[in-house]
Amino acid sequence: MSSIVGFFKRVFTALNPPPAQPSAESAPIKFGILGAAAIAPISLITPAKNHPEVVVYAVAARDQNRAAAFAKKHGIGKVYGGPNGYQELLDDPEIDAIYNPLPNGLHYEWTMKALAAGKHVLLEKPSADTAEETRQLFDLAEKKGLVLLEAFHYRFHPSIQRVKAIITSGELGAIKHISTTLAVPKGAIRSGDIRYDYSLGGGALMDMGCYTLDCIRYLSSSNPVSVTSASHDLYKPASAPPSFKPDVDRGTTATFVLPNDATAALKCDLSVPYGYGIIPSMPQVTASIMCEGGEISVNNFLMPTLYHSIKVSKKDGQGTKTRVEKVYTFAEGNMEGKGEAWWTTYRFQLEAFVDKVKGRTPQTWIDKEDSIANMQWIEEIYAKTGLGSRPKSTFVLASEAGSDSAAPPTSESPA
Ligand SMILES: NC(=O)C1=CN([C@@H]2O[C@H](COP(=O)(O)OP(=O)(O)OC[C@H]3O[C@@H](n4cnc5c(N)ncnc54)[C@H](OP(=O)(O)O)[C@@H]3O)[C@@H](O)[C@H]2O)C=CC1
Ligand SMILES: O=C1OC[C@@H](O)[C@H](O)[C@H]1O
Repeated sequence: MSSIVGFFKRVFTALNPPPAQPSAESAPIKFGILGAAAIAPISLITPAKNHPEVVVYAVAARDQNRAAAFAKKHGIGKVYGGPNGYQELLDDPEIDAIYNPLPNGLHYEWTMKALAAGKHVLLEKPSADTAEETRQLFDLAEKKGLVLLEAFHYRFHPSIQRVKAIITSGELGAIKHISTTLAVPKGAIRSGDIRYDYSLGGGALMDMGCYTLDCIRYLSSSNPVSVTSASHDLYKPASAPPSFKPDVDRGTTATFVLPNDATAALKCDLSVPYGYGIIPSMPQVTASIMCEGGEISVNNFLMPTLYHSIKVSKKDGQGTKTRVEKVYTFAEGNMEGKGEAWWTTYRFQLEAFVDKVKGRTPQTWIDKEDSIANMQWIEEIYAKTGLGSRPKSTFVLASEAGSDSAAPPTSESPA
């Protein structure tokens, strides 16, 4: 019973966090959001209400009315709209940091522009379409002394850090195999979504697979040695015309060799078909770590504030002993760090981002080489499946080319 009450309390407070009093000692970091994206309220706007050093100051959308409606709904004071709205927001001298939740294929262009405008950037995952672009982003951030963070929010939560701590403690011995899955049933993602658009950096591996890969790399504290196999199912909408040419993965699986003869496997799917054509599957958000002396099964590593479980099965002389841990705060996991049980992964992430911008040491961080490596291995998997990397951006930053340039904007993309 207490766990049901705890669930409702956590979810209610996460959605309605106690408003923070603005800090008297530290000026707020003023954020501007590029695009009226679906994820922005949960990932930034709500967590920001509870952070004493954050103000969501402005939003830009390609359409003025859409931008205004989003700003009104979320109490954002400043609105930029129309074909130049994104750039006008970047040019606003009041803004310190940009949240970039644009489609993956636009991450590179608009993060380069944001950094060029002197703003720190909280960048949605995956960083870009290619590892080379990711390197360029972090190089520019470094050159300009700005903070750039790829928003792998789950890594900031104490639950996944506790899993890693169990592994690195050696309690279960060396890792033998890690397997991660992130899959949602058909219908969870509507047709026409950016995730199904190759030109916008779509695909299951880019969207959900980037987490499953990142989780393998994070928990093993290593990069794969090689991709041993990879396969995909192509996305095809139910109403596709005969001329439709599938070009994005609806689902991808891959296996790897890790250092020290360990192995790994990932599975991601944006639209798991119904069983027997009628039974929707449950969302799968799991990680399992098999070690020499036992196993850890993690349920819901991605949104652990809702609920999660960390089942640890340890072999001993008599058999196997099992315990289940739930770790909503760092204190519960015997770790150091700020936060409340209702803090979402995004609230923990925002704490770290602000600490970094303010020159403090964040509880955890994801650095340049980490983000580049994740993108590199996404490309390796795509190469193995035969689909190939998502298209490299055509944008070139002014300082490299004389003036900012890109392919001519379409009616659908901002100028
Ligand atoms: N951290 C997390 O938990 C999550 C992260 N994400 C990531 O966030 C990003 C956005 O995802 P999500 O919020 O679901 O996506 P949405 O489609 O809701 O938002 C994307 C935004 O991009 C803008 N945009 C600019 N150009 C285009 C274009 N040509 N086509 C479509 N949209 C365009 C739109 O802004 P405008 O308002 O100007 O029209 C739109 O609001 C992705 O990178 C995704 O991987 C997504 C979900 C969860
Ligand atoms: O980042 C994300 O997290 C949750 C998923 O359902 C979503 O597709 C993805 O973009």
